[in-house]
Amino acid sequence: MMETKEGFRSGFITMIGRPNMGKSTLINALIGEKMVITSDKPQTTRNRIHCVLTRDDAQLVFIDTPGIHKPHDKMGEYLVKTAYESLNDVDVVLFLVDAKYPPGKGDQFILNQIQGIKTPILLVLNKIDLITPKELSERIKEYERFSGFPVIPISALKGQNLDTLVDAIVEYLPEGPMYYPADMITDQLEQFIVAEIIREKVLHLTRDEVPHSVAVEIEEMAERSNDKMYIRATIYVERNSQKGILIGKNGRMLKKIGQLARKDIEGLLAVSTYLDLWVKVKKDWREREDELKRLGYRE
Ligand SMILES: Nc1nc2c(ncn2[C@@H]2O[C@H](COP(=O)(O)OP(=O)(O)OP(=O)(O)O)[C@@H](O)[C@H]2O)c(=O)[nH]1
Repeated sequence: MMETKEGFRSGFITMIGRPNMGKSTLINALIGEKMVITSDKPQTTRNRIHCVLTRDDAQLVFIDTPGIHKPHDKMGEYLVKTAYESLNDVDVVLFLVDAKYPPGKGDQFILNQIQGIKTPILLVLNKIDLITPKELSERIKEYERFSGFPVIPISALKGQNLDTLVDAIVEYLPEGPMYYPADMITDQLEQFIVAEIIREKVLHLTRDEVPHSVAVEIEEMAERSNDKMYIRATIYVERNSQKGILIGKNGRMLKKIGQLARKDIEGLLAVSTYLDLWVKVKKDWREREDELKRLGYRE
């Protein structure tokens, strides 16, 4: 049952911005637990994840959208479409930009796309830890002039000024019920998070040859005797050469991926885990509608 308290505010918030602006880092910082996968390679975020932040006076439900960019393939088109569609259904939009740089073409592209949107938009100037106070005051003015939106400077990585950001968001939220239990931080299935952890390790450990062609599917996840979790997962790549890279010499790369992923998974599930990883080639899966659907990238 949803609870409603006098004066309580609640709503949905989504973030937009060029890839790598720090959306996932910000969500993690707000929620205080590692639930969204981050990496230094663009377009890590594929699925929409609700993360929930509950205070005494408000509940904020964050939807993590894929980065807005120019699509290169079917997968890309889907990502962009999802990103813009979500803006009409939320209460507040956060437009993330990088404080290191003045407004650029990419930001202008996004600004053009969101012209018709009625949802209140806050411009979040992220990564302020990388610039001086003097540069910061200059940036704030530049971005105010550029967008006309309220500008809120933060560092997602260092946790700077996050309270101010949350306060600003709450001001725009309507009165509403508690959508989720106060102790809940994500509505995603554990399986999905486990798959994302594995994918994150692949992204971290391999170089440019592999990242955009990787999908992870959890085939089986079950608690077996002696409090041990058994997880069997398949990593899909598009080419044989990529399979070779992922497996590595004498299986070393796959072993490394498994070791790192298992550590994080055990941290998440708090149970000792046996992780059984497989690599399979699925030619050009990103161009195939049926595969995108099956792997959860289409509704
Ligand atoms: N110095 C600094 N680095 C940051 C900050 N926020 C994020 N980063 C770094 O920027 C990179 C990208 O961060 P992500 O959170 O993965 O970015 P994202 O916007 O979710 O990326 P996509 O999934 O591509 O949309 C990572 O290397 C982060 O550590 C910040 O406040 N300061």
